[in-house]
Order: sequence, then structure tokens, then C-alpha cells
Amino acid sequence: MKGKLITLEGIDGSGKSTVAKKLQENPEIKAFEPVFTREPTRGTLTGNAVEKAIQSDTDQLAELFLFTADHAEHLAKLVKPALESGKTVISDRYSDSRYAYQGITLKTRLENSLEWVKNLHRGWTIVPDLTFLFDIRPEISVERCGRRGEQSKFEKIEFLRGVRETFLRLAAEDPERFIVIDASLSPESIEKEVAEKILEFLNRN
Ligand SMILES: Nc1ncnc2c1ncn2[C@@H]1O[C@H](COP(=O)(O)OP(=O)(O)OP(=O)(O)O)[C@@H](O)[C@H]1O
Ligand SMILES: Cc1cn([C@H]2C[C@H](O)[C@@H](COP(=O)(O)O)O2)c(=O)[nH]c1=O
Repeated sequence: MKGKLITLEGIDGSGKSTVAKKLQENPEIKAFEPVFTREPTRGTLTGNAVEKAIQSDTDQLAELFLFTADHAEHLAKLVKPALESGKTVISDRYSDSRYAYQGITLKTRLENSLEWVKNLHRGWTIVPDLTFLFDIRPEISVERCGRRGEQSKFEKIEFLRGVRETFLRLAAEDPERFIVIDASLSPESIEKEVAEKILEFLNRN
């Protein structure tokens, strides 16, 4: 694998997509010609299935497998080929979203659900080289989501508290890969910090 994989993670409304959009317009980042992508994927068979699952009362285990199928498709069709051809890939959500969200949705059904979901990915996923965790209190992010207009079934403060804690745990377990960002700051200062750290990383590697 020659290219570098960078991921943006965090709870709903933490500002990942806003920053991803700004990064796409940043001339210094553009110079590296990164491939911008996201999970769930858009416009694919698996992405469409995930979208329907999110909008309905789908069984949580079935949902895990749909998200994971979408990840497999994303890897095979976009991420792996791009990395193999030496490109930088920047993904808005990736496997850590599954660990954090499905780790919580399945916590009463599976013993050690977080490890279970992580194990499901072992041997075939590609671990990111750098992950930004957009950390924010769910009270703030849910309010932002409300202002955005749409509401997904995951946008509940209590649920997102657990997801946030899981993300922070993942970051604490892998400090070499994760950079935790204070996502309550302004979009401009977050974009500046993320862009600087990406450029530092890409120039170093
Ligand atoms: N730093 C910020 N300060 C205040 N508002 C913000 C900030 N970043 C984003 N927003 C606003 O919050 C809302 C959610 O932002 P955004 O869609 O970027 O979040 P997200 O992390 O991609 O969410 P999701 O994962 O749920 O799609 C949007 O209305 C956006 O304009
Ligand atoms: C990849 C992934 C996502 N989710 C959740 C997180 C969000 O609530 C929705 C959709 O994501 P978006 O960024 O708001 O479009 O799905 C999840 O539970 N598990 C995953 O693996």
C-alpha cells in the first residue's frame, strides 16, 4: 500500500463534513490530489441499503452487517485501488464509526460488543494511517443537527454520549493514529488545525 489513508470521525453533527468540504477547497491540500470519499457510500447498492436501514427500524445486527458490507465495497472499489496507485485518501467516516456506533447499538446483545465489531473487520480492512476525532458534547452536536433540518435515529443525546465515550476510548488506545480535535470551536479554526496536521503528516511520510 503506497498511498496514505486519513479518516475523519466523530458523533453526528460534530462538523466532519463541513471540514471535509473546506479541505477540498484548500490549495495546499489540493496539491496532493487527494481522493475525498465517505462512509456510508453514496449511490451504491450497499450505500442505498444502509440509507434505508438508517431510516427504518432495522435490526441492529442486520444494520452492522449492512454497514460492514458497505465498507467492504468501499474498500474494494475505491479505497484499495486509490492507495495502491499511491493516492492519498481522505474519508468522512470509516471503520471507527462502526466500532463506536454499533459497539453501542449492540452492547446489550453481544458480550464485549466493541471487540466483537472490531474482530469482524480483522484480516481484511485497511487501518487508517491518521484519524481525526472531532470531539464534541452531544448536547451541542444534536442542537446543530436540529438546525441542519434532518434528524436521523442516531441523533439522540444519551446514545451519542456512549458513542462519544467509545470514540475517546479508541483514541486513547491508539494515540499514534488519532488526533483529537475540539469540535466546539469555529469551523475556520478547526479547518486550519486539521489542514496543518494533514500537511505536516503528508510532508513527513
Ligand atoms: N464548528 C462549527 N461550529 C458551528 N456549527 C458548525 C460547525 N461545524 C459544522 N457546523 C454546522 O453543524 C451542522 C452539522 O455539521 P456537519 O454536517 O459538518 O457535521 P457532520 O459531523 O458531518 O454530521 P453527520 O455525521 O451527522 O453528517 C451543519 O449545519 C453545520 O453547518
Ligand atoms: C459509517 C457508519 C455510520 N453510522 C451512522 C452515523 C450517522 O448517524 C449515520 C450516517 O452517517 P452520516 O455521516 O450522518 O451520513 O450512520 C453508523 O452507525 N455506523 C457506521 O459504520
